[in-house]
Amino acid sequence: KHMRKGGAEKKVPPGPTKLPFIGNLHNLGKLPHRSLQRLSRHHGPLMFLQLGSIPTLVVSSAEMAKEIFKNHDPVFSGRPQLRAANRLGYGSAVSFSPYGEYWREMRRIMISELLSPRRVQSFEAVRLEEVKLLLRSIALSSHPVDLSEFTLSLTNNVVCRIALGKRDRFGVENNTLSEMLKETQEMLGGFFLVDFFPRLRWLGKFCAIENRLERNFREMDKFYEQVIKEHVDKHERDEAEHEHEDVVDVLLRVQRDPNQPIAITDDQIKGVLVDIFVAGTDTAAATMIWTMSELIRNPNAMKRAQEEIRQVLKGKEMVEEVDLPRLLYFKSVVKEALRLHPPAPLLVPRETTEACTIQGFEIPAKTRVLVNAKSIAMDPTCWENPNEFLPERFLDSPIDFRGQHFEMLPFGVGRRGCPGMNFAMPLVELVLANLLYRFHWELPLGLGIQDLNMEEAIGITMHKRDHLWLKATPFLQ
Ligand code: HEM
Repeated sequence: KHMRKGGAEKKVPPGPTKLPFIGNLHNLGKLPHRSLQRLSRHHGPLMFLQLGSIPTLVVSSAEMAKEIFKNHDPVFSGRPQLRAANRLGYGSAVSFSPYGEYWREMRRIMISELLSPRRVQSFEAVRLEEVKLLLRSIALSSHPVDLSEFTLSLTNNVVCRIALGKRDRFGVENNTLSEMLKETQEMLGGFFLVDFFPRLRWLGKFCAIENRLERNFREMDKFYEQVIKEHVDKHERDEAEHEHEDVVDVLLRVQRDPNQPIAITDDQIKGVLVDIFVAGTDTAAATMIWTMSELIRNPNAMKRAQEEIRQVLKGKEMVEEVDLPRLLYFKSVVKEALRLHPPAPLLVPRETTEACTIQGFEIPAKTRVLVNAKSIAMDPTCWENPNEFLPERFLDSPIDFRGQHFEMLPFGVGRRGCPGMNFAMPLVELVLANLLYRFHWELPLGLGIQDLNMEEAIGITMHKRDHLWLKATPFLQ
């Protein structure tokens, strides 16, 4: 546990015993955020592991997260270059880029051009239309509905329309975009030897998963090529309207603009599309499903949220975004679901850009850093009854999910924190508020609350493992 640096001996943080060669890889288990949460109870909120040959720091308390991100944010703002992320993101996705000039410029363009309040607002009609379609399909089904499927297809359609200008009814070689994206998500959560044993790069080439990765890359690339070509053609025919630009229109406009500090390539445009699809669809859908599941398990919270919405809406046909700020209890419900079920429980891996000392421990340069958002939000020193779903706790608390309060970090923190929060939340809240306003929800006949399985699925986004099937009965307005 001792490292030599500049002559002085400094300790790395404590951690479990390593095995030869694999280090602590065997400690990760099926759901790494769970295994790491258990381990950190023994070894503390600053824990050091070796995953394969990669030194890895795990941060598991609000206090440690604060110490690190208040005082050393730039040092902890690197991202490791992982195999699937690098390939599928063209080495150009903002989320996976190393800390540096390219990341800074692209993130700035993304925030000012794609995720600005004005732009988000301009897509309200798209969100509303898709929610209406969802409400209609639910109303038409007399059987229980697969809400997991419905919400995922809704977020896919919204993101598709905003990014590409059309709904998800297309793809390549008979695969729809959502099918291809499902494979992308699996690849990003998959195990690639080279990510843990960089020296065995040559061996990785023989792994079956490499073929799957290449296949998914080629399909997605064909798709992006097609999309870019359609947009270029549209521009040349002069049919692009500035008012209704989609993400690809905007990026092509920035690409043509000689005053931009960096010249954007087509691959970089594709990288940003990967960012938006990967970061923006599953996470939002997972938040909706965890919230509905918790409400089914907590009938009092369900009743209170529905009563509030009905009282505020006073018989309006549906909830619109202007109504959301008045739904205080409802907003606390969503916050509480994000606390207990952060859709990216280990955020997106970070990497230290240089060596640094935290609370007397030496953290070497190029250490991989996992921030356990799930442990942090269940830290008993910050939260009373941390395992219980209690939306009331937020009613008179300033704690929010925006990255300013270290007690919960579902969108991450600091300069690498999620830039899509204000894009995601209006959609998540609009969908949920309308589901609650328009329908009475219950488990399919014969099932009780104890039958609702809350287990988590494996993957980079923490979905509920079993789909949520619910019976919806329309309320008469
Ligand atoms: C409920 C929905 C969402 C959740 C819970 C979520 C969560 C996160 C988290 C935890 C991170 C890592 C932050 C860190 O390392 O500190 C992240 C990064 C990111 N998210 Fe989101 N996100 C959501 C929606 C979106 C949407 C809709 C977009 C874009 C349209 C988006 C774009 C990004 C990007 C580009 C990054 C990488 C930022 C960087 O590395 O500089 N996210 N998100």
